Amino acid sequence: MKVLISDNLSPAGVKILEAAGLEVDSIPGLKPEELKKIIGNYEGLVIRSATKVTADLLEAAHRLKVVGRAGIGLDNVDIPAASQKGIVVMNAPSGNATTAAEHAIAMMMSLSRNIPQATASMKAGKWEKKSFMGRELTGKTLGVVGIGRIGGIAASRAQGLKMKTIAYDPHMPKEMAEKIGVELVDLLELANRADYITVHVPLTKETRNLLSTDFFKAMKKDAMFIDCARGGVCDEQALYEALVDGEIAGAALDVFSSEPTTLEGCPLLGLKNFICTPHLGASTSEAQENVALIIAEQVADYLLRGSVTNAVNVPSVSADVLAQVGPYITLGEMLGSLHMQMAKGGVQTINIEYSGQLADLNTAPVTVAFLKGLFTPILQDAVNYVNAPVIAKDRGIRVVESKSEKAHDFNNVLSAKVVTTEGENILVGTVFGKNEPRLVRLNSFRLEALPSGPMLLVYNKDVPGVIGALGTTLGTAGVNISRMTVGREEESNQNIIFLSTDELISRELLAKVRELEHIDDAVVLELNRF
Ligand SMILES: NC(=O)c1ccc[n+]([C@@H]2O[C@H](COP(=O)([O-])OP(=O)(O)OC[C@H]3O[C@@H](n4cnc5c(N)ncnc54)[C@H](O)[C@@H]3O)[C@@H](O)[C@H]2O)c1
Ligand SMILES: O=C(O)CC[C@@H](O)C(=O)O
Repeated sequence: MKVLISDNLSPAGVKILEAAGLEVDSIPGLKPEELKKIIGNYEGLVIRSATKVTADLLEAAHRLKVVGRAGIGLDNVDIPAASQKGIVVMNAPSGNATTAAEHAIAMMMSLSRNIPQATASMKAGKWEKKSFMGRELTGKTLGVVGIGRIGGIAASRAQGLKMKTIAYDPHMPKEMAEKIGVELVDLLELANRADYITVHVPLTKETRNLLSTDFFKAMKKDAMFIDCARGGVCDEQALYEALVDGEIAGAALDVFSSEPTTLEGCPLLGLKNFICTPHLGASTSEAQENVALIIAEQVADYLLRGSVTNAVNVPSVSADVLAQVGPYITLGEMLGSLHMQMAKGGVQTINIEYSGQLADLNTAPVTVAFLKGLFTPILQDAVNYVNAPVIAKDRGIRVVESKSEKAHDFNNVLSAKVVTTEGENILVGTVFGKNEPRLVRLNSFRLEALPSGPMLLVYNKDVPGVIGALGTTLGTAGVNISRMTVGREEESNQNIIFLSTDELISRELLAKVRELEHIDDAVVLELNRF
């Protein structure tokens, strides 16, 4: 079998693939049309971030069985298109965490002591001792936005430098943060208190432009901002204005909303108090060797033995089990994702009950799929069908499964009660026919909905005119509604409405919907398409 490596991969990975008996071609830097011409010859494709695995490329990939990403980010892979063609997509989410955290610390030190600016000045023949007065890190406060794997390592390194550490991460339980010596605070408090702020969240619909004008205005005037996570999390225009207006003292970015970028595309590059690197967060020989080894072993294992590790689109179960519980895996993932997008607070306990015919099946993969669905909206590519239970455990989440033969109104029922720091949420689903997942109960609302694609969930009073007002508001903004399901709670005169929309509703439009009469709340959802 043949594997194509189309980006720069550490030679350690090539050796593993060859030693496993695979034929390897390493051709980094191919143009999309060149890649399309040859992709049909390969069973495996190993990439980093440069190769774009589009639906168009996959059309020509007749023999392709697996795409392996050496690293975390899968923004360059069309995962639904790969799933449709039965191509497994896998990544290596933990291999470069230490290196990425060290990069954030390097940025913090460089900013503090003006190292890039002083280097440039000396190379230009100057000796400007007075211009580059720095400041110590000892005793200062580092604010970490997103205290996951990389944020946690960055915090521990900062503690080693005698800094205080605080963090904002609404999905991380307080006790977990306290265990690593980090105080959890809200975003505005973090902005108010921190002398340095480092960002380690993935790009999601919640984190896009999370750090914008209000945040920078709330920062101390002598504070510095560092983002080595994902382009788009920080609003670059707002950061530019904050640096020019003196709202903050300095900033460092490793990641940009459009990459590669230049001064023309990103005016930040022209500012003296701004330093940057071209997405080098994972670029150490150690991290590249780590991710290359991990992905090479995973790809070889799958091609030669059929075993799946760290796959984001295929559960790690045998074909027999998959044939039996496949539709429930889809249902479980859908319910998990729905919970995380609609409920507030850190998850503490999950009780999953399987009833009816479902109780006789091997439901362990369905629970894993629920957890993967739960974490994907907040962790994106860092969660997969293998590590989802480990992430739950690491976050102190109790997962309890139970089975019961009686399923009342349906042949099979998956019922999940999720307890969070702010309340609880009950989601009940079933599968109609062979493969038609449905949400049939959401807390006290009974309904029959297919949560799929971009959606709007509305909580409203059950009075005339609400649906008309909603339709007009969305229609005026050019948003088409393709499907609508209403759930009713008669005693309280409350409704919920699930609207499927052709595109994801913007924050501005969501705000307008929330202001409509008789609407109590509204939430934008983004689910896998079924
Ligand atoms: N610059 C680079 O080269 C480079 C290298 C590796 C990773 N990364 C990126 O770094 C980011 C973090 O990676 P990781 O491995 O630490 O991920 P992780 O999944 O371990 O941690 C992410 C954390 O962000 C938190 N989070 C999610 N939504 C949030 C929100 N709205 N507000 C606050 N916190 C939120 C999660 O709860 C989680 O704790 C990812 O985007 C990853 O792709 C960049
Ligand atoms: O340089 C790379 O491979 C990107 C690193 C990082 O952003 C990742 O997604 O793992």
